[in-house]
Parts: sequence; C-alpha cells; structure tokens
Amino acid sequence: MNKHTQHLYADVIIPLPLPQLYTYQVPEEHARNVQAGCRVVVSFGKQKTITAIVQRLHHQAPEHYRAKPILEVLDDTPTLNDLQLSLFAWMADYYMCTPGEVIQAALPSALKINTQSFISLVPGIDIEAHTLSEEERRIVALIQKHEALQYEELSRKVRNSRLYGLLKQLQDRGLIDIFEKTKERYTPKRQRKVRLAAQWLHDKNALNELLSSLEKQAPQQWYALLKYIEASGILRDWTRNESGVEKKSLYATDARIKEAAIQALIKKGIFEEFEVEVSRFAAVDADKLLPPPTLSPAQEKALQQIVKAFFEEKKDIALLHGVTGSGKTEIYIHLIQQALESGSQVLYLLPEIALTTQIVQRLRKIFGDKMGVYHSRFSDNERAEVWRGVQSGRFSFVVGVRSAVFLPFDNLSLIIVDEEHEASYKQHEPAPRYHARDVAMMLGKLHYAKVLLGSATPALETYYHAQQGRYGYIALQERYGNAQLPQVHISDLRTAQKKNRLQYSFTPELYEAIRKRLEAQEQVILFQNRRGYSPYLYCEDCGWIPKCRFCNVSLTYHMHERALRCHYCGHHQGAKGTCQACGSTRVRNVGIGTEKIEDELKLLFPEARVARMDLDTTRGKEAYQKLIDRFEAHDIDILVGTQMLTKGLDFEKVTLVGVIDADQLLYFPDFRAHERAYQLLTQVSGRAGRKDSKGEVIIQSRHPEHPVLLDVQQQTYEQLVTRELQERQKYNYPPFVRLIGLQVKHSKEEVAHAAAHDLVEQLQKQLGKARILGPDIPLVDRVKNYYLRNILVKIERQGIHLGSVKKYIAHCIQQLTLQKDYRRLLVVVDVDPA
Ligand SMILES: Nc1ncnc2c1ncn2[C@@H]1O[C@H](COP(=O)(O)OP(=O)(O)OP(=O)(O)O)[C@@H](O)[C@H]1O
Ligand SMILES: [Zn+2]
Repeated sequence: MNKHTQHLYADVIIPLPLPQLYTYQVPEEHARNVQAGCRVVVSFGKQKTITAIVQRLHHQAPEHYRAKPILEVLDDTPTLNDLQLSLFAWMADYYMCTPGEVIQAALPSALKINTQSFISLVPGIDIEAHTLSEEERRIVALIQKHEALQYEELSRKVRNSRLYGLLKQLQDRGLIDIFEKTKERYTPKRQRKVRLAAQWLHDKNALNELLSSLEKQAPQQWYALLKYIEASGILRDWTRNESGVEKKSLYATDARIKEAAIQALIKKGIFEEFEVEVSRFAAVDADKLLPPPTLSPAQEKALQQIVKAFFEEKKDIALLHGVTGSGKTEIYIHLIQQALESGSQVLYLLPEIALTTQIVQRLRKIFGDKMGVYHSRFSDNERAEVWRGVQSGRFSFVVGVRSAVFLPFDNLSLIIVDEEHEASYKQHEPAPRYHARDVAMMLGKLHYAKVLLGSATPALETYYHAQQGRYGYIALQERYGNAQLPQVHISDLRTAQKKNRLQYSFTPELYEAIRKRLEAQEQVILFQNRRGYSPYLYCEDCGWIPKCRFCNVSLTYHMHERALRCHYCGHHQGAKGTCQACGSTRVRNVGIGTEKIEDELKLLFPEARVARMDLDTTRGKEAYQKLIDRFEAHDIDILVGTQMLTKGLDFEKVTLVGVIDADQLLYFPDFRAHERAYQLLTQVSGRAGRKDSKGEVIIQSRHPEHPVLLDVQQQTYEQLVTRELQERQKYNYPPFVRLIGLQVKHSKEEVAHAAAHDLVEQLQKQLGKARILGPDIPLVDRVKNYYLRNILVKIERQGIHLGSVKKYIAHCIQQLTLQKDYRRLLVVVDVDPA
C-alpha cells in the first residue's frame, strides 16, 4: 500500500483515571502537523470533547473498536517533549496509576484546555440565502436564539454524535464562528508602550524643532515628550527607542503629565503606540547581579569532592551531608553556575514551604532572570509562564517544589534535591503518589544529568545507599563562619511536673532560658508540632470528647476562632462552653497546640512580642513571607510554630530554640518515627546560633533518657542510623524491602473489612503470607465517611521482579472490584509510602 494512503493512528493519553491509552485516527488534514506530545481534541464517551496528549503515532488500527478521528490538533510544537513522555510513562508504571492521572498532575491548569467553546453565527450573514440540511437548520436555529452558545450546551440540545463535524462544515462555509474554542486559559501579560515615530529619529535638529514648536503650542505635550526623551535615553543611544517606554509609566509617575497629552502625541504621529508581552515576574538588572560567594576552605573541599564523585568516580547521584548552617546553598550555587555556563539546564528542588522565602531571594541576586520559580502558591498563569519559559529557553534554571519535576526540560545536566529527607517531597493525594526525590533520580537518568541530594539529616534510605557505594558521599561537618552547632539540653518534664515546678507548659530551665534571651534582646523559636489550641476537649463529668461527624478522630479545639476543627477532613463547628452530652460546664481542654503556647507566653512574658507560624496563620499568599520578614526585622521576639519553622530558615539573632514536647514525635506509631523525630529535632535545633557560638536548644520530654534524644544532643547521626538499620533489617522495612501500601475504603465498615480480608487472601496466593501484612485497622479508621483498612506489601529488593508483583497486585484489585458486592469499593495504591 502506498504510504500516503495508509491511515495514521495516534495513541492518546486522556486526562482521566483510565487504565489504557486510546487510539484515534489522524485525519489527512492533521497528519502533517501532529506529533507525539501535542495536545489534541478528541471526542470521548457520549458527546464529550476532551483534550488529550498524543503519546505515540503509528499505523495499526485498534483491534477491538473503530478508531474515531482526532478533531483538532492544538499545538504546532508539542507541549510535552519525548523525555517528559518517557518520564510520565515511567511514573504511571512505577506508582501504579494511570497515565491520565500523571498528565493531570503535570500540566499547569492554564495549559489544560477549556473545551467549552462558544459558537455563534457570523455577524451580518443572511442565513436564508444558504441551503441547509434539516439538521443544519436545527443547529443554526439554536445558535441564532442565543448570541453565543457553548459547545457543551449545544451538544446537549442537539444530541448528534456528528455535531463536531457538522459545525466544522458550517464553519468552513463561513456561516458560523467557533471562537475561543478550546482556548487555553493561559493569557500572556501585555504592556502598552510608546516610542518616537521613525521620522524624528537620528535627527537631533528635527527633534529640537519639534520640541520648540510644541513648547509654544502645546506645553503639556512638550513636557510629555521631554519626559519620554529622558526616560528612554534615546539621545545617548538612538537604538533605545526601539524598546520604547511603558505608556502608563509616563503619566503615572508624574502628575504634570496627562494621559490625554500622550494620546494627542500618538494622534499626531509623533509617538507610536505598540504592545509587548511581558513577564509576570519582576525583572532584575543584569548588571546588578552578584557573583557567587567565595567559599570557605571546607566548602571548597566539599565542592571538589562532589565534582570528583560525579566526574571521576562516575557517580550519577551524590549525597552532600552537611550540618545545619554549613552553607550547602553556597556550594549548590557554584555547581549551578558551572552547569549553566556549559549551556545546560538546572533544576533545584526544595520542600514546599522553604521556597517562598530566603533562598529564592538569595538565588535571585545571583541568577537574576534566567531563574524561574515554580511554586504551588503561584497563580495558574504564573506557572504556565514558567512552563513556557522553560520551553522557550528563557529559564535555564528553575527552583521549584516537587511538581517542578514535570516541567519541559530538554537538557538538564544537574538536579539538586535540597533537604532531601523532607516528607513533603511525597505526594499523598491524589495519584500519582510520587516521591519527587525518586522521580528526580529517574529524570536525571533520562537526561544523563547528575543528581545531588543535600541534607543535614539524610533519609535513612539515602544514607544507606551512600554507605553501600551506590551514591557518592560528601560530608561537611562544620558550620560556615565562626558559628558553632548549638548546645542541646534535655529538660525533664516528668520531674518538673511531679515537683509541681511547671509554669504552664514550661519547665524552669526553658522558662529561665527564654527570660534571659529576651533580656539580651535576642530571639527565640519554640516548636510544638500541633496546631490549634488543644488536640481535644474532655468533659470531666461524663467523659464526652467531641469527635468529627465524618472521621473517627477527636476535633481539635481552636480557641481564637472559637471552633472545633477536624484536621483530617476540614469539618468545623462552633465550640460551645458546655458539654454537648450532659450539659456540664466542666469541659477541659487536653493537650497542647501552638495557640495554647502562644497564649501562655503572653501570660508569662507580657512584654514580649509573640507570633505564631502554622498552617492557620500562613494561609494567605503573602502571610508566610510577612511573618518571616517581621521576624527577620526583629518585630517579633518569640516565634511559636509547627514543623514549618524547621525548613532551612536562617535568622541571625535566634539564639534559643525550645521544643515543648518531644514525646509526641518519639512515640508516634510508625516505623519511621525515630528517624523523623531525629530529623525534626536536629533541623529545628539548627535554627539556633547560626552566626555565632551562643546557640542553645532545650528539648522538653518525659523520657529524657530516650536514645534518639541523646543522639540529637550529641549529634551522633551514625549511631542512630546503625540502631535503626538493625531494627529495619530485623523486621523487614525499607531500605531492606520495598513497600506498597494498599488502603481499602468503603462507606460501610463490614464491607471494607470483608473486602480487605478477601484482598489479603488473594495477594497471599501468589506472594505468600510473609510478604503481606494486614489488614490493619488504622489509628483513624474512618475519614470523610469512608471506613479504612490498610494492607502492606513487602517486597525484597533482590531476586523478585517488582514489575510482575505490581501487575499481580493490580490484577487482584481489579478482580476484587469487579465483584458485585464491592462495586463501590475504593482501593488506594501507594508505592513507597512515606
Ligand atoms: N561562602 C559563604 N560566604 C558568605 N556567607 C555564607 C557562605 N556560606 C554560607 N554562608 C552563610 O551562612 C549561613 C548558612 O548557610 P546555608 O543557609 O547555606 O546553610 P545550610 O547548609 O543550607 O543550612 P541548613 O541545612 O540549616 O538549611 C547563611 O546565612 C549563608 O548566607
Ligand atoms: Zn473529619
């Protein structure tokens, strides 16, 4: 068969949780411009048009259905490049989700298509003069009734599967307009500018004549023109006229200039008005950029070791294990600079919250406008702009949160994962439940890029792989400058309580230390990893504890808003002063949240300026940054907060860090509890004394002899690791095995229970009893009205084919949910749960 007449097919990813790709036929007229990675419009299901991504083009018709045609191709150049398509396919496979779910997570919503196209008649058309079929007439009549009709609405009214084709024909005949059809929501920001019309250029005499005539006849215009000449700098260099001056800036900054005067100059042909696309990000003057900081000898040595690990030892991944305040960021800066100079791209990943702050400001001063920032707090348009900017080459360097791994890089040579131990690199909900550090490693592999992991408290897995020689390993033991690591004291809550020496939640040591620091005009950070006022209320008469209506968990008391809040589903209700079971007024609040600490501090230190940093006080876009700025400016003496406080912050005047209650970290029921507690406590401690040797940390605990606390105190990370690795090996936990978590959810408890048991039974058939744990009833066993059961699959790292195991698990789940009784069942799969 002749190649040109052979049909072309496209496998497309539909952004829905569908297990498979769909094959569509590519009509002749699109065959030339369609490519893998392009967005296309297809019809899917009943009367639905949807935007999909082309994964692959080929010539095989699908076996089991007749391929429908692609309706439209939206991109001239693909939105996704080949490396992204490979990465996303790998993610769907590895994290056991659908390709559509990966696409949903990857594309900024501004690049997703709005299929709600509008249709209208072409203005002024005499429809009677055209011959139309009956169906066409009906459609036209419907359109005529409205000024513009949405495609979806029309399709509901018409109910014709060929609607798209019919409309296309009407459009081709010039009868209707389909406008804003499948328009992407990304709108570039535009700026109106003016410049001098060409005839006045290069001729100072002509310009002078013009000025003197204007001065007499139209002084306002004369003044506006003078202002333009000055602002544009054209007399020094005529070529500056080309880029002009923002129109608004001429009259907005000088009350003597009226907009009308500028308008008049445009009308006279002296000014010419034009429009440009501008960035949503403030520009940085290229000549104001700073060189990278000079490294200390220890930093320099670490840098050399990293280079050696990457290029001599040929490691693709290296771990920079540098204590808090050792200046890891400065080392990254040097590596980034080198990579950019070689003409390639760099990705720098940071945990969510750390990003809004200090680090970005530091990097901006060095890398200026070639640095893009990718953050979930940004608007859709801003994120789409970064996406497009990476594609166009405007941003060769991106600093971003976990979702930045999805950006359209085509030439990465370096990926940095800062604070690689951070749990927030893992996405929990919705799928893909990916870990950005692990995706970054795959991304690195696809690009042949080097991956640098950095942390003061590496994840156990990471450290283990480094020990095994799989990753390069670089240690940096000293803080930058004269700073010393802080002294850590453990303060015994139990004894203080027994002897009745507690002042509210504070031991005498912590109280005294705060008092001294305040006196010395220094700053204090207090850490309590629980927001709200208290974790629950309790009626002393009848024992009533308010619980969430939708979740099996007590409601947290938020005193400031007088509300009870569920931290699982967000449900909230007013807090009444009395017990809602027996009416008693003896309702006590139990446990300590950040709000309570804040209140207690106001009573204990009435003159101190206290602020709180947790999810509740940082909801607004700028709220977090403002708190940081105020603390930096020393408008706040004591900052109380949750783990948000621990992430990479750098404050000069903080000399004391207090931990209110370490026990809730140490006794959390999770195999990672000790590791996490060590990391959190070490990180928060690391905020103290970053510029000198006065740093002090006081950790309150009822178990002052706890080995993890001693490790934090003595900075014996290796000791902690050895102990934990032994435990993990003994009980089969990562890094010795891989975990896949399964959560069975149903609105009826019996069903969830029975289904979980059935699933375990099925899984055990092929995988054996030892590999399957559960089903377990989780601590909170009902969330958002779903009853939950957990199953854990453990797979050894060697000698078993992971892919086959995953296939089998998927198969078991599918078989289970096909059963009639389990139709409403949900099974959430979480590969490498964290
Ligand atoms: N070479 C250098 N020149 C000037 N200042 C430096 C240099 N290296 C580090 N600093 C300063 O030392 C402080 C600590 O550095 P940095 O924040 O990079 O540490 P870090 O290793 O990332 O710490 P953490 O793990 O606690 O986040 C910062 O204020 C930084 O500006
Ligand atoms: Zn709830």
